[in-house]
Amino acid sequence: MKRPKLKKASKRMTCHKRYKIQKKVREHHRKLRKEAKKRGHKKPRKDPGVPNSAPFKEALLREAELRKQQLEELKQQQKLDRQKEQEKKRKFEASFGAEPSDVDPVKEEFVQHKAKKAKLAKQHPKKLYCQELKKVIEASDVVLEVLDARDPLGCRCPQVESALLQGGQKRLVLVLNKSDLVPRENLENWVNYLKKELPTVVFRASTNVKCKRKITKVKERRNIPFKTETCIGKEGLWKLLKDFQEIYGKAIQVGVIGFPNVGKSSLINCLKQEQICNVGVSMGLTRSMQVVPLDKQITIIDSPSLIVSPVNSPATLALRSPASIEELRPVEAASAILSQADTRQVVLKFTVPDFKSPSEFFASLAQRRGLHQKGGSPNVEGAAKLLWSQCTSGSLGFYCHPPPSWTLSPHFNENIVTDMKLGLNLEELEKNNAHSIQAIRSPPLASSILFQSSGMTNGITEEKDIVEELPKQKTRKQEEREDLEAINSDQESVDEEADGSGSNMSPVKETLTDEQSASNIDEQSAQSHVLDRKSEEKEDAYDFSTDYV
Ligand SMILES: Nc1nc2c(ncn2[C@@H]2O[C@H](COP(=O)(O)OP(=O)(O)OP(=O)(O)O)[C@@H](O)[C@H]2O)c(=O)[nH]1
Repeated sequence: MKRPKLKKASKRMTCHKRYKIQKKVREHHRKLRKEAKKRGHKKPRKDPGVPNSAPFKEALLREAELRKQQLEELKQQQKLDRQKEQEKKRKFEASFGAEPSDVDPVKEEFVQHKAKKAKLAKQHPKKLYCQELKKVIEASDVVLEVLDARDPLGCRCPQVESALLQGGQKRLVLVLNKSDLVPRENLENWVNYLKKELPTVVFRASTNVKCKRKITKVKERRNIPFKTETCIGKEGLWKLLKDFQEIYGKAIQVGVIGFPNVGKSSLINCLKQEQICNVGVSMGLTRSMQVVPLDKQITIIDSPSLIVSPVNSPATLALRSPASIEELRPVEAASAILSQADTRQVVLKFTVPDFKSPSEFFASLAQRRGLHQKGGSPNVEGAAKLLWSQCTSGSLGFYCHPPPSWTLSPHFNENIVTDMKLGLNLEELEKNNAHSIQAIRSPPLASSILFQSSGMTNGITEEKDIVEELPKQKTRKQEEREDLEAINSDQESVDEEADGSGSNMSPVKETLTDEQSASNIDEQSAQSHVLDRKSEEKEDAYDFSTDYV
């Protein structure tokens, strides 16, 4: 029996929806026009035609028609040639598995390597980080381990330090960054504690870049003026690197390692006095090694952050793992951090009423910062995210006390300690540190939050120890954003290649969130998080990108 044909779905819709579509289309066209204008494309002038009174009008029109035809043919021919060439290339590759003579093998290899890396980064990001970190350690003569002065011990990774010690003649230096976020006395105590084991430099990276727009191109980034006055400790670190260069008697490679957001890229930018590396409040911004020559003798290498082992405490995971906010969820991550902080000082700092539970605190914080949900209820999740981002970026000052008595780390011994300091002018280093501590505008002890450190953080150095989480189901919006970023990064690498200015390892960055007023950005991110969620909830059935081609 013949099945009756299904009736086609009607295309009728409400006027509201139709007008909405029309409005979106108009907006889209306006956007396209605006972008084209920005790129310098002008609207082609309309041909006024030949006036009737012109002599030989017929002949002129015929000539114009002929020219148009010729142009059309030429275009067609060019298109055919291109297609033929592509076909030839494809056939050649398919039959011999080798590059045809007109393909540059070096370029081909570079493209293949990039594609492989991009695939690995997508499927197993942590494995890629691990590989890159290993490469940095192998390539370096001196390694700078950047520590967040708010919890210096929590930023040391015994596994990575041990791996480094096995690498032979490598030197390790501790850089106490973000020293402007801790009280002066506390900073002095930490320097005295850490310097017993390893050479320690007090540092404060400049955080003065104020640019609200995302910058993905290295060239553009470099054009941002760099102010050096807020960077403290640079001279001391330079002197130390010069000492190392004299000790080695050759050009040296300096690797910069550390947990996410400790300020590795900021430190390199300060030394180079240029926005050469991506800096931002989001964790895990640096995804692959980036080689930056400082001068003829010293080359510095930025690395992706160290990977935190899941065996650490929830507070450590929340502070040091970029995935913590997704795995632990904002409220849990922020609660874990809050549980380690002094409640009284937290209340004073955020000027909120006393609280009995983290959720009570987040509710008060949301009220205070104007983070509200639909209907006016406080946005607890937004407030938790705000606290988390302030703790992980460089806007909230807190401090930890060093252990009461000094003990040598288990993975060190007296010989290693002596070797690490051999040939260095430690007196000068101490003088420079004292000078830096005086120059830094530290917050007063009374208004700082005391934090309970969980001690050294366990990291992962071997790929086999990494357990990758299954990738989450992505929304179409996310996929579109990723595609756009991929296109941008490709464009960036092409630009760099064309310039010849790119380093031998290209920086792969997810996004570039430029330095903004820290508290502002935190609030903005929390707000935008709320708005995102709201808009997702509100979104009705209509999706512009599906209907409009
Ligand atoms: N207050 C203050 N903030 C800093 C300092 N150094 C860096 N920051 C901030 O810390 C955040 C992270 O800095 P990055 O340089 O991107 O840190 P990173 O270690 O390279 O981060 P990843 O790329 O995630 O590994 C940024 O918001 C910086 O502005 C500092 O000395 N003081």
